[in-house]
Amino acid sequence: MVAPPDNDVLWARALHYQHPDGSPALCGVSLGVREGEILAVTGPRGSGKSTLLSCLSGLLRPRDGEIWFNSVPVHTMGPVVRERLRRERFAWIDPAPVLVPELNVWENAALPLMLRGAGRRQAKTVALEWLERLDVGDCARRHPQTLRQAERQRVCIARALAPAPTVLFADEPTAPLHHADRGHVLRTLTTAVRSHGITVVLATHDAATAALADRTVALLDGRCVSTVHLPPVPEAEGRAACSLSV
Ligand SMILES: Nc1ncnc2c1ncn2[C@@H]1O[C@H](COP(=O)(O)OP(=O)(O)OP(=O)(O)O)[C@@H](O)[C@H]1O
Repeated sequence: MVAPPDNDVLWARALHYQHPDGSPALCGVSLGVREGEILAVTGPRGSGKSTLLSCLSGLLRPRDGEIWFNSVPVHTMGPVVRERLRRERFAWIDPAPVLVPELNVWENAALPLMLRGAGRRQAKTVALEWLERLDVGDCARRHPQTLRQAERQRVCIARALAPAPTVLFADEPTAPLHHADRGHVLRTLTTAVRSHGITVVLATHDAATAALADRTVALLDGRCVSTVHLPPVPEAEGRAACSLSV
């Protein structure tokens, strides 16, 4: 095994993953994610973005290859240790909002904090702060089924940010939002992660979303294709990049 570079929070080498029905999803993907950066994983539908995030976060175990988190091998961990890693150090935003229907909004947002051992009062205070930032503070006592889809997604984003994870995996996080809402939610998300030093791996096929990232890795048919960086655009919050297949 080759040790990963010191400044990479996440480092993957030669990842191969095949779905149980035999569909190939990753065919030798290697990448590094530096501390505090927002890395966009782009590519057309079916290119392997979600599968890559699932492998990097320990949700799926690759058939071959290595994944290291802060110089600790994830690919050799058993399911219980990977589960603990995901709960304590990672957060995840899905393209569709999934909340616990029995809990109200602030309880949903506070849940990961309480699972990490925070007291109910402290977790509630932090959750309410994040709900306010995401403009759903006034929904705190309602139940998810009474919210609009876009509001539920904002709650999911607050829930992911509240525990200040080391790495946030965001799979098309603004997919259920109207175009007008997307810019605001993405700016809130990027401002929050930058101010808290949270590393983000963001799957998207939207060029405007990818432009908020520091760096872009493009996938095609489960393989990385080369990435060309553009010079920084002053008015953009991140640095744009475009990708060329070679
Ligand atoms: N549960 C599954 N079972 C079988 N094949 C799957 C499954 N999930 C994804 N695949 C296949 O694996 C490949 C990669 O899919 P993946 O969802 O990772 O791509 P993606 O780039 O995230 O696509 P999208 O943007 O549509 O989410 C595709 O060929 C897809 O059809």
